Amino acid sequence: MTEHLRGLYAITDSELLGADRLLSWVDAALAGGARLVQYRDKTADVERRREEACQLLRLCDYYGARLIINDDLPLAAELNVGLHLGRDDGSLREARQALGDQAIIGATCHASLDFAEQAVEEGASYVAFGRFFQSVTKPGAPAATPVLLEQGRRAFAVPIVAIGGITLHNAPQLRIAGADMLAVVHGLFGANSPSEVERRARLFSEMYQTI
Ligand SMILES: Cc1ncc(COP(=O)(O)OP(=O)(O)O)c(N)n1
Ligand SMILES: Cc1ncsc1CCOP(=O)(O)O
Ligand SMILES: [Mg+2]
Repeated sequence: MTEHLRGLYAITDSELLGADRLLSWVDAALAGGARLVQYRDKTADVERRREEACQLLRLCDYYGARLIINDDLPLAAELNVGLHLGRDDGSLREARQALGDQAIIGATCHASLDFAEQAVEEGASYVAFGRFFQSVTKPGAPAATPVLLEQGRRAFAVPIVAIGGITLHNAPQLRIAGADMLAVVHGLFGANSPSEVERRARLFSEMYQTI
C-alpha cells in the first residue's frame, strides 16, 4: 500500500473537468506518473458518479495506481477502493471498519498537528495538510506553512500529503519540507490538452525520483 503514497496525487474537480475531459485528462496524469487519483465530484448525480468512478478505477488499475473517492464512503465500499474524508465528512473509525485494513483512507488536517494526531489514532493511512498557497479550487481552505510538513514528518509515521495551490513552480519547497505526496487539482488539470497534463505530471513525479 505505502508504495503508492509517494509522489503525485492527482485530484479531479467536477467544475474544472467536464465529462468530456475527465477520462483523457486523468489518463494523461497517470501516464505522467500519478500514483493516486482522487475522484472529487461534488454533484448529487449518483449514477453518473458511480459510472465515472468505475471508469477511473479501470484506468488506475491499468497504470498500477490507486483510486480514492472523496467524501463518499458507500461508493468507496462498493468499488473496494480508498476514501478521503474531511473534518465533517464522517467517522474515520467507521470508514476503517467498513473498508478494512488494506484500504487507503486519508484525512484532512488543515494546519493542525492535533487533527493529524487524532486522525492517525482513528486509522488514517495518510494525513493531508494545506492549503499551502492560494487555491483556485478551494480559496477558503485554512492556510498552512511548509514548516508544518517538517513537524508532521517528525511526529507521525504515516505519509504526509500537501495540498492547496500547488504548481510546478512552488512544489519543490513542499517536497523539501517533507511532503510525501503533492495533491494537485488546478496546477495539474488546469491545462488545455492531455499532453500538457502529462508533461506536468511527469515533472511533479520526477521531483520524487531526484531528491
Ligand atoms: C488529499 C486531500 N486533502 C484535503 C482534501 C480536502 O478535503 P475536505 O476538507 O473534505 O474538502 P473537499 O475536498 O471535500 O471539498 C482533499 N479532498 N484531499
Ligand atoms: C480540496 C482542497 N483542500 C484544501 S485546498 C484544496 C483544493 C486543491 O486544489 P488546487 O490544487 O487547485 O488548489
Ligand atoms: Mg470533503
